Amino acid sequence: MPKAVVLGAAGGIGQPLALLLKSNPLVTELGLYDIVNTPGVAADLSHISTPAKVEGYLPPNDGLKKTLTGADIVVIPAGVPRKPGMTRDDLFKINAGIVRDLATGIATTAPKAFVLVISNPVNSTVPIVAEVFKKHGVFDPKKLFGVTTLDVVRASTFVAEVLGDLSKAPEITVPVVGGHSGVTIVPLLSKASHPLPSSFSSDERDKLVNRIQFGGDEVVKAKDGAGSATLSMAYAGAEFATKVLRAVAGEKGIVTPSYVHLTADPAGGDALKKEIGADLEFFSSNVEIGPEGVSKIHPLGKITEHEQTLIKAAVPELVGNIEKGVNFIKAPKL
Ligand SMILES: NC(=O)c1ccc[n+]([C@@H]2O[C@H](COP(=O)([O-])OP(=O)(O)OC[C@H]3O[C@@H](n4cnc5c(N)ncnc54)[C@H](O)[C@@H]3O)[C@@H](O)[C@H]2O)c1
Ligand SMILES: O=C(O)C[C@H](O)C(=O)O
Repeated sequence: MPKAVVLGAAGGIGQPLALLLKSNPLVTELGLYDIVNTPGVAADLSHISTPAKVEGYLPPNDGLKKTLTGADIVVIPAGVPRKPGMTRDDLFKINAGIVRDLATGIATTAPKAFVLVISNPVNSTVPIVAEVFKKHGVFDPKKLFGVTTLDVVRASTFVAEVLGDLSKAPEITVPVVGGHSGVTIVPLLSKASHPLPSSFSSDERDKLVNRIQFGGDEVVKAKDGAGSATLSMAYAGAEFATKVLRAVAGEKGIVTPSYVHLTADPAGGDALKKEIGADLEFFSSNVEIGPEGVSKIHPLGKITEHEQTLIKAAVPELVGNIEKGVNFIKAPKL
């Protein structure tokens, strides 16, 4: 205990994420699953002198089931990444089915595991996992997380750049709320641990917000057809997984943004819905994580008028993204 599993473990995110999890002394078993190459990745990682026992499986001979047996935490970076000119929603066609099938495997083999969804479009793939779990009668909203940590990591880095001191990046925190795509990514700069320079103009602020919202595009463009963020995502995914592992180990007070089902903490979820003025099923906000999963959804608290405008712009897109994911399972088109 605990066993961590990566589904999509041979991919651009999966491999470095598996490496970081293998390096984490909190992990005692590491299960790797992909449709290609996992035996090689597992053999390679298994020579690293850390405690985790590593196994890699492919689909034949019940590979998914074998990987998931006994899993405590399952991270899903399986699926196709964007190419220049694509939105994350353009990935839905392929990734929705991949996530549905993997979620079915988790629901039947490791229904009590924490599930951390990286596959895009996160705003829709997380609802897909929830609906699959509901269908199997095993949905626990406290244990399902959309990983939005890369937005938080980017916000810390970009704010450190603005402050002219990258050495501050690790200690800077910026709550990033909403969802994980374009305008649904809402950085609450007024609540950052480190205030922006007083000389910062509203124009400069808008540029910074835009850079956080569209940071993914920067990487997609630079990779020029070879995919999207993988290394920074692996770092962010490992950061989030480590927080979950620490919470499971009994550490208190772990709070970080994540895209969750708002019934994970019904009172907190209702308060948040009032603040955003919309009856959304999912939203990313700061959540406190305990040994059983989400123990509290934090309200946004006092935010600026500008941040309220950003939230207003995020809501309609989130509504559509959530509905699309839910309907994919509840009302599939024949
Ligand atoms: N949440 C975020 O912040 C964030 C950040 C970066 C990327 N992503 C998303 O993560 C996903 C993966 O990105 P990547 O760059 O690693 O892509 P990749 O193509 O390099 O790797 C994806 C892996 O998934 C595997 N795969 C495909 N179908 C599978 C299935 N049915 N079962 C198991 N594995 C399967 C592939 O074989 C491949 O190894 C993409 O959807 C991307 O958009 C999300
Ligand atoms: O931009 C992407 O498509 C990948 C990821 O969601 C990111 O934010 O980097």
